Amino acid sequence: MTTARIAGAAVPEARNGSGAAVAARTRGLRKVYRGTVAVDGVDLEVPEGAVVGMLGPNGSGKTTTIRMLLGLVQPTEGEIELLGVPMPDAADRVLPQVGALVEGPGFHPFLSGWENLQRLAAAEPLLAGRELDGAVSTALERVGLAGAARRKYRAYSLGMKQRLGLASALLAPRRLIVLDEPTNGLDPAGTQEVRRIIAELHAQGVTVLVSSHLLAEVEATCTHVVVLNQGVVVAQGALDDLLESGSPTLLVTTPDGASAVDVLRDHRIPARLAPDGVRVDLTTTTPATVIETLVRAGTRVDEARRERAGLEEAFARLTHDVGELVGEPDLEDAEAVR
Ligand SMILES: Nc1ncnc2c1ncn2[C@@H]1O[C@H](COP(=O)(O)OP(=O)(O)OP(=O)(O)O)[C@@H](O)[C@H]1O
Repeated sequence: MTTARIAGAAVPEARNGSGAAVAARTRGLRKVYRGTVAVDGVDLEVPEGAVVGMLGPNGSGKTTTIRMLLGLVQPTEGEIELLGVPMPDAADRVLPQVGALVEGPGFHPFLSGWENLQRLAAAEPLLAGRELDGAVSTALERVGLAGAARRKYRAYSLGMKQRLGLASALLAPRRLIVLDEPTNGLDPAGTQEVRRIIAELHAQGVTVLVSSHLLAEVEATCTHVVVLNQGVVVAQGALDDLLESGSPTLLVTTPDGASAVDVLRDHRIPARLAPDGVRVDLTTTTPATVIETLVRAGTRVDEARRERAGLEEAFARLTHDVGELVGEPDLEDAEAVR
């Protein structure tokens, strides 16, 4: 184990089996609430420097997993390691380097946004007294709340409350930022800002774990994904690998889509008419065969473009029927969940 020194604090640097540094890891994490299994044997790995999107349908265990990682919920079983340190041991040493936005951050309704952040900043072990005002101003500016800093928290809209929560996560220098549904309640401009903040954090080398319902957001901002379904991890790894695991298609642009589909089906090539052309499943054929088949049959082909499956398709495939799963396949095994 090596030691990394960040923001003046010495913390160990964890590594996974392949030698890559890991910011957060769980083993066999399980949470049962009075008979409801919320999280069931989760082995999570958040690579250092990655932006990891945690996806899953409602009730799949995202919030419970995040809360357990942060020490806000006691696991029923399992182990957690944060920034190389087993939790809850040394939580005092590690948690100051972890910024979090979770539901109900507990702001005081009768204090202003500025005053609320001041109180939180004063409790940050990594901030010296003379740094507090600067840290509060910077955090408020970063989330676009500088203009409303003196207004009472209770007068904030849902989106402004969400922004203040994000500002509190950004108050001090962090190695890991954990955001549970950060775009909840935000308008499109706010969503864009969250995307920009995540990109900034990533550029600074900060690891980000973010849960979201917005697949397009995850596709645009994340380097890695974890997909949960019914408390179980059904896929995790690099976003590109997940997208590659879907069935590739060829989009053929032709003036006569209906007859192109007939020709391909006659040759046992799965194809369907789409608004932008004919979509051909390449699982059992190649682009060259598709084009040759169409041209030989006299069908004009204006353009043929290979497409990879989008995150929406991958998500639907992975969360479709977890009942068929045996164990927790990683991305290489993603076909097993089809
Ligand atoms: N405090 C609690 N007491 C009892 N059951 C709970 C509690 N918190 C969560 N659960 C249950 O655990 C399961 C997982 O919930 P969790 O909130 O972790 O899912 P989620 O993926 O974050 O959902 P969502 O996307 O809707 O926020 C659900 O069945 C939920 O009802």
